[in-house]
Amino acid sequence: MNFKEKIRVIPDYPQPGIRFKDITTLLQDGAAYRAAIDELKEQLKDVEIDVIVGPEARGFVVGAPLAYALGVGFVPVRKKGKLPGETIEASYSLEYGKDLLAMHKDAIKPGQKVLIADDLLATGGTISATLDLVKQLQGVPVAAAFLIELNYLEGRKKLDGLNVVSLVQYD
Ligand SMILES: O=P(O)(O)OC[C@H]1O[C@H](OP(=O)(O)OP(=O)(O)O)[C@H](O)[C@@H]1O
Ligand SMILES: Nc1ncnc2[nH]cnc12
Repeated sequence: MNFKEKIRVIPDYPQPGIRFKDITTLLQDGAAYRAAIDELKEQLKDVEIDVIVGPEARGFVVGAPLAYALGVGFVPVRKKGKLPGETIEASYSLEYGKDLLAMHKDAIKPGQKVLIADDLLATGGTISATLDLVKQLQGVPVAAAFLIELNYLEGRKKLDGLNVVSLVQYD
């Protein structure tokens, strides 16, 4: 399946100069959505995974169905103030903003093998903060999976050699 043709690119959103990669056009196509999750599963078939961690909001749309397909748990990472239990936090900046991410303190057990999933890797700020949260709880990051990678922002370089899988790349 050609996933790139299912993704709509919107110029100058949310700020002038940003070419926004809109995955809603892929998600609304049931066959494409299923094929994308199946393809990530296939590309990760040799990776041992205990749990998937995904950042709000678009990370849920990739991480949760992948967790279901692999039969592993899903841990949500949320923007500060949204989780009801005791949390740990990490700060991050992204292509167009800055914020704090949080995860429940008891969400990962030390030594668990963690896959991080999100819709898109841009500067790598969100995933670096997510990795920081995983490491604070002594989880072991084994790979990161994305629908989209923006090569020109070099987010992969921030992930120090972590196994990165992405379905569609933009140069
Ligand atoms: O690699 P980065 O530079 O960190 O950028 C990528 C992140 O930015 C977007 O999320 P956003 O913070 O816009 O939130 P949303 O998922 O709630 O829309 C996207 O879903 C990734 O999580
Ligand atoms: N260019 C982009 N398109 C969609 N989501 C993004 N998140 C960060 N940069 C983005």
